[in-house]
Amino acid sequence: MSQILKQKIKVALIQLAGSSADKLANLDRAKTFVEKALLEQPDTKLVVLPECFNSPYAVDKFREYSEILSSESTSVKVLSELARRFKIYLVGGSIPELDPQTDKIYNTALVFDEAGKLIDTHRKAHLFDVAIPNGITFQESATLSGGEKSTTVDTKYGKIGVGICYDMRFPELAMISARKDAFAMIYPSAFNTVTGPMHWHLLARSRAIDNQLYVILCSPARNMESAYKAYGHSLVVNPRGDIIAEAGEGEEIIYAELDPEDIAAFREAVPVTKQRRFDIYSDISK
Ligand SMILES: O=C(O)CCC(=O)C(=O)O
Repeated sequence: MSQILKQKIKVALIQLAGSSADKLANLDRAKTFVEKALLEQPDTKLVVLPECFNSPYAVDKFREYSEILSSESTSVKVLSELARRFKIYLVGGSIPELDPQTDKIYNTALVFDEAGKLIDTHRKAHLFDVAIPNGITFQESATLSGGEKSTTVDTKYGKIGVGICYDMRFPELAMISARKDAFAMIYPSAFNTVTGPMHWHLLARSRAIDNQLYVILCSPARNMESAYKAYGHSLVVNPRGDIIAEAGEGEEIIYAELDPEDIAAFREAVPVTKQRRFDIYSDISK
């Protein structure tokens, strides 16, 4: 069996305290916590930050906090330096991105390699536009545009699929990455205290068992003073659908080991990856 994950690797998920209005302070906090993770568990190879970790998660703030991505942009510089310094792959959460060609704003995840190179970006494809009676109303599409691609990134350990938060509700992105042999789907996220209890664990476990790969959700810590109350509960689910690491609601770092044997063993035991009937699924790709 081909090994889609080439060796065991340790991941760290940084459940950072809710992003303040001070972008540089948020970046500094992210830096402190990445340093802490590598000090606590120096064999960590992959680090994940939450959605919109350096700006308020607010529709009317995305433009103000947005950056044009380049090697000189503030967040890229800080994240790239961290990845290079600790020789880690860093899924640097997401930040509001301004595309200077189109003047559109995106919610964009940044992926750095161990040399600090920005190797890929994922622009949130499905925008969080919901109106739940007596619950939560949010309309990202008021100021954001949706990305144009699914994202599967090559690393020296194998491939990872990347989505952002609401993207996890759409099984297609995970399925596309899984079919390209990704060993994990990684979603920087920020569910809330309404939809978190309803669906957070269920969605993570569903994407994991649909595709028999690891699913990694990294949330900000909950801040009841903030207008947007993040759910917390960052987690890692294994290919069998078991939660192997989970944070509480406060600021913390959680770690998990991803093991190629776990992927292989479960795929062998329940061989859905070999039993797909693509001959009868053509309808849904129309
Ligand atoms: O899908 C949900 O319930 C939450 C999604 C969300 O908070 C987001 O996309 O930022």
